[in-house]
Amino acid sequence: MHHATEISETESGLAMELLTAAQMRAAEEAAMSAGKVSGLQLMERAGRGSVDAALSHWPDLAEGPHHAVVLCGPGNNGGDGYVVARRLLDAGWRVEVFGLGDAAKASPDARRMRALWEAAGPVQDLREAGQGDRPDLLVDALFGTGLSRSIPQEAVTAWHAVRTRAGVTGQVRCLALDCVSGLDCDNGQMLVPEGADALSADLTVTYHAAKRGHFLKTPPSAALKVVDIGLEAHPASLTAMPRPGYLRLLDPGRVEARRWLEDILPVAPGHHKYDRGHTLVLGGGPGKGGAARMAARAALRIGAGLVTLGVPPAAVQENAARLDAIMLKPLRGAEGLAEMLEDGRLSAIVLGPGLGLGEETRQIVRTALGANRRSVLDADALSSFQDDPDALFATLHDQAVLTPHEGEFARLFPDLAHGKRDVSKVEAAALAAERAGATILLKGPDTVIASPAGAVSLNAALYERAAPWLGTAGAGDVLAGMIGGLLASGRIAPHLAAEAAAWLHVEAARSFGPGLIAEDLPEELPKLFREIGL
Ligand SMILES: NC(=O)C1=CN([C@@H]2O[C@H](COP(=O)(O)OP(=O)(O)OC[C@H]3O[C@@H](n4cnc5c(N)ncnc54)[C@H](O)[C@@H]3O)[C@@H](O)[C@H]2O)[C@@H](O)CC1
Ligand SMILES: Nc1ncnc2c1ncn2[C@@H]1O[C@H](COP(=O)(O)OP(=O)(O)O)[C@@H](O)[C@H]1O
Ligand SMILES: [K+]
Repeated sequence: MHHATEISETESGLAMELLTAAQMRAAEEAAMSAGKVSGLQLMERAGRGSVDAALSHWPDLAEGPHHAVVLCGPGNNGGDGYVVARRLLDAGWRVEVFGLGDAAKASPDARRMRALWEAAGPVQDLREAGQGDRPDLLVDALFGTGLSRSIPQEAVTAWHAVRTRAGVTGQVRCLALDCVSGLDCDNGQMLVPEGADALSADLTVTYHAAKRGHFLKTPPSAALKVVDIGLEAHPASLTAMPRPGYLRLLDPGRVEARRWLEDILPVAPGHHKYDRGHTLVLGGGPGKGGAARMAARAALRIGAGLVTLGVPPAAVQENAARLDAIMLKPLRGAEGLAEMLEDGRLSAIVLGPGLGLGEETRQIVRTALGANRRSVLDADALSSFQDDPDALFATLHDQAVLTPHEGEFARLFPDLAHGKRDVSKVEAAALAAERAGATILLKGPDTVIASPAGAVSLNAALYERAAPWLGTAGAGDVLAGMIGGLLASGRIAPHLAAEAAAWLHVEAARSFGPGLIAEDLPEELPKLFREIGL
């Protein structure tokens, strides 16, 4: 049985891996060379699965025969398109097919699928695609994972011409096979001719596993479904580190999330507060304490047994007026921190939010890292090293997590920064983690977590998990606190703590909904935990 799976509904208890185009080809080739399946069978399953997924996504299209236009490219993606065309015709639809490129150069599988279609209907010239009345469904089978450069202008023109065909039937639903044509499946860039409007889709149906490009940058498709075509999967538990070389997508269903978090969260019968750990959050001077207070609150809510806020003596009074369960200590610079860290029960440190830029912060960071504590470095703790990132890297260790947004990342890793790199965000974070010798969590709707040993994960607030209201002042401070709260128990690797915190951060935002401000995030956690069944 091959059926469409809406990935947000995964309840298999397993983490999903996002593939590169090369990894997808390798999975296909492994199955074919083992004699388990032929390329033609895979293409038939892909086409059939696409039709089933589209009709379940748009139930009104399943109610009766409609009208489709299918645009087929020169490769195997086009081959999938011919299968879709044939199956819709079998279901009684009116189907027009337009082809791009030299049919004789197509793969044997794609040629065979084209021939099967041609037994029933013609393949028309792509330049004619604008003629005719408006279809209910436009199928983009122009280019898939084999795209190596910008798609041709004639493909762009034809797609837009079909979308804007005259007619009274209303909306044209756009279905992309495997990916929106032009999408670089490895890095999420849209490769279209200069000045051309990129293609888009209402639904993308992809095969076997989602590809990296589906989740990086702003997706050109509103929805994504993954169809099983019978290739071997590599299930892995979220409580183990991700496989090096693969990109783990954090998207467990509710059942799996409960099992995962039961192992990750530091709460168990018989534990007392010191088993859960003690997180120290460092705060700034008078009037600068909000960010650290929110981080401290988040650390406590996510499960640290104790949280202490350390602030300069001048800021004690105002913080005392704002704190209850969180303890407060005056802290005199790096020397004061060193004294405080003589207490071995302080098991994790969060530093950066509201801390201030400059030499004093650099000294505090060096002291914290030198004391070999699990540490989260955010905001000013990162930006203070912008003139000499190597000085920071020299003191970092594998128990540290850095949580830069794109701007802070650019200050520490200018050569890997957005816009200056032809590497993807995934590669940039992985290279940065290797250079820093610490875990890097690079923020955004597509948050990438990378660790020095090669583990890379993606927490995507995209598609059904979109939470644009999370981009609000202080949300990052809360995330740093959440990671620091999870690190305190010492039970899990920094990478796994960063994963769980990032996932919960987005789930808390989704649970709260629009109108969210940063203070709401920690307060939403108890409700979220209850909903997950913890
Ligand atoms: N890998 C797999 O396991 C499976 C792949 N299938 C389909 O096969 C697709 C990949 O097929 P292909 O590797 O043939 O690649 P595509 O069909 O994505 O396109 C590659 C073809 O277009 C040409 N081309 C690439 N960039 C171009 C450009 N900018 N302008 C003009 N021509 C260009 C290439 O020379 C090649 O002929 C997948 O996306 C998927 O739709 C499915 O049939 C099912 C299984
Ligand atoms: N459009 C978005 N969708 C989902 N999450 C977002 C979006 N924009 C920002 N975020 C998240 O919000 C947080 C913002 O953090 P940051 O940039 O450090 O802000 P601040 O310094 O104000 O706390 C990050 O966790 C980031 O991933
Ligand atoms: K496509």
